This record gives sequence, C-alpha cells and structure tokens, in this order.
Amino acid sequence: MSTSAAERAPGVAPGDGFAARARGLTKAYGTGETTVLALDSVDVDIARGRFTAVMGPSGSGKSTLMHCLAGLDTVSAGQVWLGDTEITGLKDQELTRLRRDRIGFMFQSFNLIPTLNARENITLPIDIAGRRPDGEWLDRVIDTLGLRDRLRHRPAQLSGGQQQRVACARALASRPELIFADEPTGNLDSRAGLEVLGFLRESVDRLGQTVVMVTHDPGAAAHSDLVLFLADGRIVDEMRQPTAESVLERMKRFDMSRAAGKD
Ligand SMILES: Nc1ncnc2c1ncn2[C@@H]1O[C@H](COP(=O)(O)OP(=O)(O)OP(=O)(O)O)[C@@H](O)[C@H]1O
Repeated sequence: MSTSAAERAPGVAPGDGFAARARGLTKAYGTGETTVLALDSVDVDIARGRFTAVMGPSGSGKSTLMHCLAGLDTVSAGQVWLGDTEITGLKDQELTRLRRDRIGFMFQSFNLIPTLNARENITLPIDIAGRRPDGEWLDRVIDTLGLRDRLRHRPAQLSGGQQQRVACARALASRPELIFADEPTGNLDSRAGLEVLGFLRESVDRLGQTVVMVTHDPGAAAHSDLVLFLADGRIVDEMRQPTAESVLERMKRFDMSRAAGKD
C-alpha cells in the first residue's frame, strides 16, 4: 500500500502555494571511496508565481538540485514534490509524462530544431504530446516575448537573443506549472542576456509563471525574487529582493569563509 507524502513527512502540508518542494533531498554519485555527495539532505520550497535563483560555487550541486526537482535525475534519499504530486518513486513513464505536461525547460544551448521555423519550434513539445495549443495563451506568450514578426524565421535567421526568446516561448507554450532554466544567459552577450532575463521576469509578473533559474551571474540573480545559495550540497543562505551588489557581496563573504575553513 502506498503511503501519502504528508503521512511520510509529518508537518509537510500538500503543495498549496508551492510549485515544488523537497525534504531531505540527498544525491550521491558513485560508490565506495569515490562517492560524491552532490546534495546533502536539502529542504527547499519553491513558491508559486515567483522567480527563484539558485547560486553557488562550481560543483556546489546547483544543476543536481534542478535535475532532481525536475525529475530528470533519481534521488538517493528524501522526497520531492511537484505541486502536491510526490515524484520520488514515480516510474519512468509517469515521470516523462509529468515533465512533458507540467514542466518547461530552458538550457544554455537553445536546442532549437534548425529545420523548423520559430513557431514550429515553440509548439513542438505540445505537438509531440499530441495536444492542441491554447491559442490565446500562445498569442500572449508570443507577444510578451516580441516574436510576432519572427514566427516564420528558422533559427539560423534569428539572432542569439531571438533564438533564446524562442526557447523561452517553447518553455512557456504549454503553460507549465514550473520553468527550470539552467544558465539561460550563459551563451549570450550582455544585451541579449538582459532581454532573456527581462522576459523571464515578465513571464512571472505578467503571466503568473513560476521560474527556477541556476546561474553564476549576480546580475542575472538580481532579476529574481529570491536567491538560494548552495555550498557543498547544502542550502546555506537565502536572499530576498536581491541586487547584483548584495549578491556579489554575499558570494565574496562566502569565498572568504570557505578559504578560512581550508586553513
Ligand atoms: N553524473 C555524475 N557523476 C559523478 N559525479 C557527478 C555527476 N554529476 C555531478 N557530479 C558531481 O556532483 C557535484 C555537484 O555537481 P553539479 O553539477 O550539481 O554542480 P554545479 O553547482 O551545478 O556546478 P557548476 O556550477 O560547475 O555547473 C560535483 O562535485 C560534481 O562533480
């Protein structure tokens, strides 16, 4: 008999107000002496309708956290919920369906299909799922992202910023409960990067989306509502209403305390 998430984790209410949550999330890679503890019993709540940034030094577990929250990777211990669905323990097929129906992804490489035009790229995940796009929503996304006059262009005919906007529209097209963005501005010049961050911000403010973004860039994190700081597989701090300066300052302190710890 399966036990409900709430029964197994006392005090944890169903996912009201949270797009995703984790309790005791632990991820180890490898076995024996070569084991790497990428996540060490992480508790995290991702608020609905908010823009959350995840920062931390290289190797601190940012991507692993994102992959485990998105059901792209299995966990070693702990529980993860998307809304009020516990995803830890779901079978591959159920996870694939859940990701397809409820999550949007944006990666550093845009992963656009070169032979499809912008509009076809945007609706591809919906088409693959065999669903019909919600025309009104799609129009809003396309207009919010300023892509109306680029829909018939193929990726090669678009600038890097425009391609990333198409990738953003594709992530939003199915109106997912949650968008995960892994370094979405990593390959862009600063102007195009700012554009993408502005669009992610607008998707939260104007379209009510929930966004989780992994980034190394304090300037990018400043577009979020909340920054989670990871170190050695743990969430060690958080910051509301961040500015680039306050995030940079926090990271410097962090580097200093790490250096002190190694002495
Ligand atoms: N498939 C894997 N096999 C073995 N170890 C891994 C694997 N994936 C990640 N790790 C290790 O887990 C730790 C966390 O990695 P992760 O990629 O989550 O860090 P990150 O904070 O996203 O790093 P970066 O900022 O460099 O992308 C690192 O020590 C990494 O080497």
